[in-house]
Amino acid sequence: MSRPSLLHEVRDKNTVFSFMQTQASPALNVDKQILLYLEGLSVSFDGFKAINNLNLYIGDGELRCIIGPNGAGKTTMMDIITGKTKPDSGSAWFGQTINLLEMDEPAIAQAGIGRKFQKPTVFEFLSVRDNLVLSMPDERSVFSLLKARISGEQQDRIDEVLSLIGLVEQQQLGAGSLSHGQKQWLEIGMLLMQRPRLLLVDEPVAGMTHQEMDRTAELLISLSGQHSVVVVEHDMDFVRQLAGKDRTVTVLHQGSVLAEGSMDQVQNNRKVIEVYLGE
Ligand SMILES: Nc1ncnc2c1ncn2[C@@H]1O[C@H](COP(=O)(O)OP(=O)(O)OP(=O)(O)O)[C@@H](O)[C@H]1O
Repeated sequence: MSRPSLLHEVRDKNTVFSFMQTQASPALNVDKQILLYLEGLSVSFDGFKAINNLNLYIGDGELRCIIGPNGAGKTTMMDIITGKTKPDSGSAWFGQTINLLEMDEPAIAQAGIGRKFQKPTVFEFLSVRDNLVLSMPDERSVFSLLKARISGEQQDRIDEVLSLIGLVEQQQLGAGSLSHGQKQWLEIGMLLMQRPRLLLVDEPVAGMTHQEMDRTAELLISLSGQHSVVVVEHDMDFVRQLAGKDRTVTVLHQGSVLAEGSMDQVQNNRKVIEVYLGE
């Protein structure tokens, strides 16, 4: 940057310095119907290959289940997609134009990748609705956001998300009073407020009742189409429910894809039975 323009920036108190602005990523391009490309990814921790030449493609609007034994690299893979961990080699693209490996975590979230961790982290002392208000894409502070007027369009989006996550009747309740399953749905709702194109969901049904599991499967299936959803899960009944007959299930083992196919195909795959299902 030339000196006069930097000086101009310094003089103007409202300026956000150009070197502090986040770089806008290019527009998402899914002309080839693929939303996520992971190719030849490897990462080692102290010489141990947690991810080893991993290739994975997620279709636009697809719901994909990822299974695999403990230590297979599922969390590390999510960490790479979201920018928490940088791989030693390989590439990770969001659509055809967005290179995830050149971006930091906030930029990746802003580009449209939302991640739901296993443990729900809702604001327990706020109402369900206010949790969604706070999750609107907005740079204002927590309290100014709660006091601010919310546009009709934003209200509509909150109502739409409340209905998707099945918490319309609970919207004025404190989030702390929700059941474990309801908290998980609220957190998914909080992610949806950002309108992510890709949702990464880590073990969503751990600790849920059967009824809550069924409802969660319905919710995640209803989100696919508009969003791509990648679910990492150990509970095979739940994976079977999500995958149905036609969706693809990916089995990770020692940092690479061991098998990929319908639930029936992977369940009957000899290598999968040996390393995972036969445990
Ligand atoms: N930051 C790290 N430093 C050192 N080793 C790590 C780190 N992160 C992961 N690992 C190791 O990499 C391997 C893959 O771990 P990862 O958590 O990705 O597996 P996972 O498939 O998610 O397992 P689980 O189903 O138990 O959650 C494990 O052996 C783990 O101990």
